[in-house]
Amino acid sequence: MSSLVAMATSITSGALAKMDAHPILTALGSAILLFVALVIYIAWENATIPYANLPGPPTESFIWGNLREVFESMPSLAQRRWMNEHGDTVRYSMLLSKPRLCTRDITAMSFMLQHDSDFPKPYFLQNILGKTTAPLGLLVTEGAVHHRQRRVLNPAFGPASVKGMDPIFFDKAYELRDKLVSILHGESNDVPSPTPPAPGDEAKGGRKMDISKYLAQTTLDVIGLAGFDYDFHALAQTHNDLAEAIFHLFSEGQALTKLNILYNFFPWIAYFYVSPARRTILDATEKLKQYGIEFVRRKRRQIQAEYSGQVEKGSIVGRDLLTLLMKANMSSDLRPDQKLTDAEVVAQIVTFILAGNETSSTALTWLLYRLSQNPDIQKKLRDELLGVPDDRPDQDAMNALPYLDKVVREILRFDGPVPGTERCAARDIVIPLGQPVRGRDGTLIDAVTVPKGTEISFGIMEVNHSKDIWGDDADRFNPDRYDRAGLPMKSVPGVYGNLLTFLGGPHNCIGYRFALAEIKAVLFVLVRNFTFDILPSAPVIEPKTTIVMRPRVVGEEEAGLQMPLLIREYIDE
Ligand code: HEM
Repeated sequence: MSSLVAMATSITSGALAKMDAHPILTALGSAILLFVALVIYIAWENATIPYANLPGPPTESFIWGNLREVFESMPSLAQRRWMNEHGDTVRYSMLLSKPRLCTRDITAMSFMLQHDSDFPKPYFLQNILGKTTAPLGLLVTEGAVHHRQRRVLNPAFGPASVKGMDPIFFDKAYELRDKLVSILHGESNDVPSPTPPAPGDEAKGGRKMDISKYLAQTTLDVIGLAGFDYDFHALAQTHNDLAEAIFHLFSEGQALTKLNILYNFFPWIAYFYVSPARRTILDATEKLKQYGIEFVRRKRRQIQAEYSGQVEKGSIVGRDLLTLLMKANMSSDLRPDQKLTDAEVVAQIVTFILAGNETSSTALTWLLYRLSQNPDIQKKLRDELLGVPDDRPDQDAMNALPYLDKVVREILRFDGPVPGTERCAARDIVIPLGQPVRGRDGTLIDAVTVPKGTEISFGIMEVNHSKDIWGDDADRFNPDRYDRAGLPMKSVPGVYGNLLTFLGGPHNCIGYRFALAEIKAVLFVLVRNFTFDILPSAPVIEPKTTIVMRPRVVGEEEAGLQMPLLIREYIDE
């Protein structure tokens, strides 16, 4: 077919040339012909793909497919609408009407996660993640390289190593507490929110604060210390270059704009035009890379000094992720071809800073918002946490707190920071469906044949909000749902708590234990020391998808991503 189209185009352009047409007319004629040929080719491709019969919305526009609805909806809501209407696995159109599958079918997802070499990330996602983190980072690599990297990295994220990070989680959580207290007491010149409070917003000693900013500073400091034994001092400073670079990288840099989509489909555009948003990404990642190179140099010197006996064992080398990774990498158990190169180690540093900072702070941000909306849940949680005699309980003690566990689990279900991900068929393959769907011709489809190159969206948020799994109140924030017998009603192929939040399979989130411990420690300190309320002016908060799902205020889009809350010190009466 493609050769037929090419032949038709060349014959007609030849005819135009023979007619001795004006060069501009010739060019215009060729462009129109090319466009027509493209439309015919795409229509033919769409009609003949083996999953053409899958249900889904009609394509709205040849150029933008169904992307307008995706743009205009809140994260994953368009996909949710289509799946509610047509079934758990649907087909819709992307740029130039390119068909894409979208599924929340857990049998299909489980199959793809387990056969990860047949379903790598698609090129455009690798390109975004590679630009945002690093091409050699764990988030981007696949197959044997990914397997080798994961083998060296896994122990650093094991339970024992994460338990050793408690002091860091608590030190930073208390530093955050002190910073918020100093703002409340008027002892800080930090500007606590990007827009001023409305009249009546700061009642009874409370202040309007964009809590997402402070949580992002906290988690950046945590990953610096826990990851590389380096304090970024983001909390200590009113202005921090790195924190701001990362913040912009995730806001403007990754926003779902038409230009960003074009960049991802046609990366060569970057050779002709680098948009300000793209410049933000490149500058921020370069800055992170420079940090990474310096961390590796410093750590190597420390480890060599310790190994050569120049310093006492354990006196300067910490138990941070980088130390554990570099020591594992130096182990004589590994053959040279099993080790990570220096460039790969630097790539993991950049990856951890980005993957491990934004996600946890976003989960905490939504959590404080939901607690503000649900004062009874906040009070119940505070009562449980105030009942703990210790100011710094260890992870075993924290995990034994049932309500804390349910609240954290529920936020990771309800507002999971990563709403979805993407995979791509590496070969022609049949994906089984647990939940058959009715095809466009009325027949029942219980397996989908996809050709090599088919892109598939994973509805992480959709699975976490599925009524079939979580019951009829799946769209309500309700930590007590976990008391119900028989929940979840279906088992989910996720690595944690029957949720897809951290994904499953060989590419599951390596940092999920780290994230859980960090979230719990920060929450423990904040809820014992402050109350969180919705502002009396009741700004409307909406989720905005970048790579993670961050909040912004409707009508204050110019102010960027933010979560303004009314914060007061908690005084036990
Ligand atoms: C609430 C917090 C977090 C959430 C919701 C989250 C979610 C995820 C998800 C969904 C993936 C799979 C992406 C894909 O394959 O498409 C992932 C992978 C990953 N995460 Fe997390 N993450 C969190 C925290 C962290 C932390 C704290 C770290 C590191 C300190 C981290 C490091 C990574 C890395 C390196 C990968 C790539 C793993 C691989 O492909 O082998 N994440 N995360």
